[in-house]
Amino acid sequence: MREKLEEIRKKIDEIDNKILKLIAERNSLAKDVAEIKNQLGIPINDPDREKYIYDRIRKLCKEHNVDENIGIKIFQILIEHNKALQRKYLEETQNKNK
Ligand SMILES: C=C(O[C@@H]1C=C(C(=O)O)C=C[C@H]1O)C(=O)O
Repeated sequence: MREKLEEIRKKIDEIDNKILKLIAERNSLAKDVAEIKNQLGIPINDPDREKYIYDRIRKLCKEHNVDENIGIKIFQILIEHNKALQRKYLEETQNKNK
């Protein structure tokens, strides 16, 4: 029985690896988004886009039988972090240009 637990934990670890890689990939796009927004002169925060994402996440949670509250909380963290990364990138870029 202990062996079965270890086998399941190994599967969880493998899934966690994939999740982290996807988070890293998602975060890596913040720089590109920030650059384009800076060139367009538009704000980092885009409530309409966020509403679209949250509506989509709610739908995906239903489709995949995932608690919507969990799904939304996870994407709130990802989105807020992405905006922080954009702000950080823009600040660093502006400091370099001074
Ligand atoms: C990445 C963007 O910037 C912000 C971050 C978002 C995200 O992490 O998905 C979505 C909307 C914006 O508030 C974007 O505008 O697409």
